[in-house]
Amino acid sequence: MSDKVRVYEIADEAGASSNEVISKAKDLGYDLKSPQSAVSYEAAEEIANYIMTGSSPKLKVKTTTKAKKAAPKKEKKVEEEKIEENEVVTSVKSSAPKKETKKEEIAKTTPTEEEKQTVNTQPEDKSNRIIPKRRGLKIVKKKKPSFEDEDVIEELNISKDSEDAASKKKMKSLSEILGGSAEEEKTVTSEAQPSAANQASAKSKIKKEKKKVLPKAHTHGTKIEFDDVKDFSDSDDSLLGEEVVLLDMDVTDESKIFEDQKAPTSTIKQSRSSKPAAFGNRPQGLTRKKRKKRIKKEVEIAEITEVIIPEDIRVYEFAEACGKSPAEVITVLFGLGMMVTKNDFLKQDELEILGEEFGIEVTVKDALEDVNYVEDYHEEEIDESNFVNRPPVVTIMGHVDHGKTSLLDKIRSSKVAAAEAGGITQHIAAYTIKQNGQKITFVDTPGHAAFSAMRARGASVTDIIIIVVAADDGVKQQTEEVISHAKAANCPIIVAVNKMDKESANLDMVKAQMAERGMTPIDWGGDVEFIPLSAKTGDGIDDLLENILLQSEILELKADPNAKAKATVVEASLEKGRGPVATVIVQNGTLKIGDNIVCDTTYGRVKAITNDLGQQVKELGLSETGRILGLNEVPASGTVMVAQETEKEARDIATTRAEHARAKELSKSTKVSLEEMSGLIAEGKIKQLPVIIKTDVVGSLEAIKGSLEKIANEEVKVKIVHAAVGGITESDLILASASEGCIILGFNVRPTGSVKNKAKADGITINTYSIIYDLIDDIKDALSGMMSAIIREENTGQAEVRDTFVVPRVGTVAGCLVTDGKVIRGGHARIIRDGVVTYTGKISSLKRFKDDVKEVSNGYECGIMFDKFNDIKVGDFIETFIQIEEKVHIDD
Ligand SMILES: Nc1nc2c(ncn2[C@@H]2O[C@H](COP(=O)(O)OP(=O)(O)OP(=O)(O)O)[C@@H](O)[C@H]2O)c(=O)[nH]1
Repeated sequence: MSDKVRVYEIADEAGASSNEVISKAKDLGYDLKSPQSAVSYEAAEEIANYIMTGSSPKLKVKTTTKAKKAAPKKEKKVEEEKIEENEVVTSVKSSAPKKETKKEEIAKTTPTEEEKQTVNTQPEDKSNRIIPKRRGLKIVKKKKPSFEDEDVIEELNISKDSEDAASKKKMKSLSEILGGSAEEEKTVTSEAQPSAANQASAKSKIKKEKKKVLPKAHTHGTKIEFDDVKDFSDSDDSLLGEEVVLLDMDVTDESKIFEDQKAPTSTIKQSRSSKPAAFGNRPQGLTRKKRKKRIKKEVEIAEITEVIIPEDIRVYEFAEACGKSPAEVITVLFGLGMMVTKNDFLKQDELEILGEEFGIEVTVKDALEDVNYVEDYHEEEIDESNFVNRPPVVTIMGHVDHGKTSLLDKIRSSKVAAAEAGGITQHIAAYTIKQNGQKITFVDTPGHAAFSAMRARGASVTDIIIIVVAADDGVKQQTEEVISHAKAANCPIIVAVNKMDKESANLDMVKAQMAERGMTPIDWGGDVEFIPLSAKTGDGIDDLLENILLQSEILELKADPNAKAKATVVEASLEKGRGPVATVIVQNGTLKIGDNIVCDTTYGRVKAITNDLGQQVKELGLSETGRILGLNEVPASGTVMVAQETEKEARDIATTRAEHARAKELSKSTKVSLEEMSGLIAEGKIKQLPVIIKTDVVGSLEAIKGSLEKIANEEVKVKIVHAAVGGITESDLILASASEGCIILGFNVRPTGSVKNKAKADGITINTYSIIYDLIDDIKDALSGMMSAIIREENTGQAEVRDTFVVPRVGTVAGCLVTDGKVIRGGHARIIRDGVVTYTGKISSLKRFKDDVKEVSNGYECGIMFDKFNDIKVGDFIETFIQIEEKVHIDD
């Protein structure tokens, strides 16, 4: 360890050049030759201070103290240095480079009031004249007591004022003065204790003096003074027991000081990397760690340029995949008016937006890929060598009352032998007939909307579409809709012009109207077959069937009867004692009893099959229809049923799909748009009518659900608590009672005796219907009742205040003349002053002369008093009005 400070170090500390230091040192009487020349610590301090402040107490006192100068007692190791008389030789540590701003700060800093005071309160100690206070240098490390040091200290004391001479005898080593513990050192530094009787030696005073005059301009300098002693002791090169010269500089620089003690040549960088913890430099360590983390994260973000995600992905899952936080994802969507929570599923458009926003290429992978049993079926089962012709599947659509049902019934009754048709009067969703030995399957869809809904689910069960148009009525609104749906289905269309038996029948009119809509008859040069017929008489029906077979030939409908079965559900219901029953049309293969089947979210084993004639059969062939028993739940119409190798396979697919569907449904119910949200907020809360819907068949359930959802407006809406196929059960009642004001709507289902009684006892309303429109109308009425009535104001008349009279203990009476309409009592009234409404309240008294009256007509005078209001002035107008409540009804 060096006891000297070199010129370049002083230069560094003082922010000057080495030459400047040499020249300034010369002024002070130090003869320094090169930047490598060294001086004692005290001298260094003096020089630095002189450079920074431009003055030196030494220069001022030089003449007075000259006589007292003691000759240097001992030369130190460095020969070239000429130690000045009153220098204390201490170990001086190298100074770290200062920043420019810091230098300026130091240069500008003047001693604080406290410092000045401290100096003044030590009049007996003139050490500050000898050892000028030096900004930026603090002695915080104790030097090990040594003989050499004692000598030096003694020398110092000798050289000091004669006033100190008395205390000279008491002087001990520097370490003794400062005490052995860091705690004592701390006390010395933090608070001057000049009166410390026990150790009030001159040496301690000198030491204290030095401490006191230290500038406190920099918090860094003070912060680490002794709090860090513990850390030092923990470090390898514990500095306890040694004298430390701590430069007043920032934390980084401190580390250098101590590092330099160990390895004087090491750089700041080295010291940081080699021993950051030795100086308790935790903040630095943390910063670096943080920085490291950030860099790591940035790298990760930079790496994610594309993600492959499942189709149904929740916000937090997407965020995770993209290396973002859910909040970031939510914020982006929120900014675009989409309100999502972190558990919501993201829609396709939302994913696109997010991908663009984050600069990530988002590839959507089908989440149901592994359980896409329909696709798997098509990939595996196609074996064209087994293909045979299959019967066509025909759907009949048309405007209401144009004879759709009549036609279906007529075809069925005329083509199915009465003996065979056990339950022919029974409604059946699909049936197969034979025409000239060839089979044709007809499907009865609840309407064209249901037909499209089925298609939307991927069920393209229909091969040919028949549009029924009544010859006497022509093309109607629903006919037009049917044309659109039929065209969208991209199937051949045959127009059945019905009711040709009627006198008013006009085939050409129908043809013309249809041609106008792009359905040009073949005999008119188009490509659409028009078959005139009568569902009543049966005329033309054979023509229609022949035509269907012709079309079917053109279509070359083929399938493999030996393949695993694939069928489409056209109708499904829950039947008492039988469980879920699904009416299906076989599209490929043969569906047999015992087949393990999966049907979207439902699965099971075929227990029994009933054909369209109500007969028990063992299997259903190509394009045949029948009712299947054995599914665990009621499937939705339009879903595809596929036979699987094992029951487990079927179950696994169905349960996975069911879980997925449930999660998606949940997500949907929690998702609201921003507009909806703000609407809800503005309104306080939307009024809801909770309902439970129970129907006989899936088709009507969907139709009712769809209709009810549509009749919502900004104030009221239907909340479907539960909707299912099947009778009204006790569990429905429990569900209804859990939701306030919930009503149960039954369509073609009725509660049994016990359920009815329980509902009555529990006060739960059960409404049953057999006509959908009645149900919808009832709900509309119920919702209308929930809507707030509109309050309309109707002015009755105005009166001008001509005079006012103050009646003690009663109030102000306005003497008025009715100028318009009639002024009434009991309604509301407003006072209009200079055209502005100043008060609205109630009239407490209306008098004509002395009589109380109910109303006063135009042109008459009257006295008006307001209820608890007296600020009426001449010239005011009093207007009376009534409020009329008007009920609101939901429009169709
Ligand atoms: N004269 C005559 N009447 C017919 C014919 N076809 C149907 N009708 C009558 O027209 C009315 C409506 O027949 P539906 O078969 O119920 O008509 P739809 O299109 O099925 O009606 P929705 O089921 O309500 O859509 C019934 O009164 C039938 O008797 C026909 O060819 N000639």
